[in-house]
Amino acid sequence: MLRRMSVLSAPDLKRVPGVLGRIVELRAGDYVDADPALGEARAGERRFEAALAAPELSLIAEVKRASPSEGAIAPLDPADAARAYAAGGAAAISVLTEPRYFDGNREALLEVVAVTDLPALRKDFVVHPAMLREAADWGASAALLMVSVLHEHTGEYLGAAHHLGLDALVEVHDERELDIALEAGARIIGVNNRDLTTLKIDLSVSPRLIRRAREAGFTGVLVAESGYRTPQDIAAVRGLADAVLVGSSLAGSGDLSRAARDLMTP
Ligand SMILES: O=P(O)(O)OC[C@@H](O)[C@@H](O)c1c[nH]c2ccccc12
Repeated sequence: MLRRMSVLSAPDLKRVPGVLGRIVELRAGDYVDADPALGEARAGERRFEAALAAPELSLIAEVKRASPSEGAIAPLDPADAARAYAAGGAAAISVLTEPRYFDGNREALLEVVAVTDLPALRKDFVVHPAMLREAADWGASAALLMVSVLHEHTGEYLGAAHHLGLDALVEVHDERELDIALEAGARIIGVNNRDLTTLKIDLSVSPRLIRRAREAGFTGVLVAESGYRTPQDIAAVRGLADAVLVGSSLAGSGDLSRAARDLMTP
């Protein structure tokens, strides 16, 4: 089925505050002339979802060279980083493709997909359907969808991701966003401990929202995201989350494989 999609309008994007708003505005500018047609439906393998469904806590390790909160983190080679994360026991690899604040790009994702069999997540600020089509074309198994950016359009973007055979990590940071993700029919929900408008980390956010999602009857995959530096930090979501998403503390460690293993060892 050939499907076209609506593009987020300027008023939608204006509702995003702080640094996040600035990034989203720049990303929308990059894709303003892109074709919103999704094209033919593709069969999804749900590899990302399956990789996180193991009974033990899974690690999604992130290729992250820079961020707005930390500036330059490490000049990682994406292929080397992905190989090291795989050797360190990661279940999936997250790759930043946002160029200005995260020093990411398309090549980083392509290289990761080329060197490892682990499913890859395109980590970017999705504001246009063409970004999802790219994610699928570049070999990603999943894309990030942020409720703080997509608001009531979350369900439509989720449908577009599934149409393209992609899994979607639907990211939330508070109760209201969680309710939107649940309502939209998300199968994988990520709880970000970082408030992207202030960039502050609060590790109590994930346990709180993960419990709430389970109480609401959510049976899908739950991911705790951001700010995890020690095995003690991880202990707070063991038995609650299905996976943790970790970037900076691994990327800046110097020995990515060992850091991944050490972090996940109780
Ligand atoms: O580097 P950290 O604190 O381990 O966080 C990783 C990941 O959760 C973070 O990069 C992230 C979570 N949600 C995002 C949305 C956009 C960009 C980045 C992110």
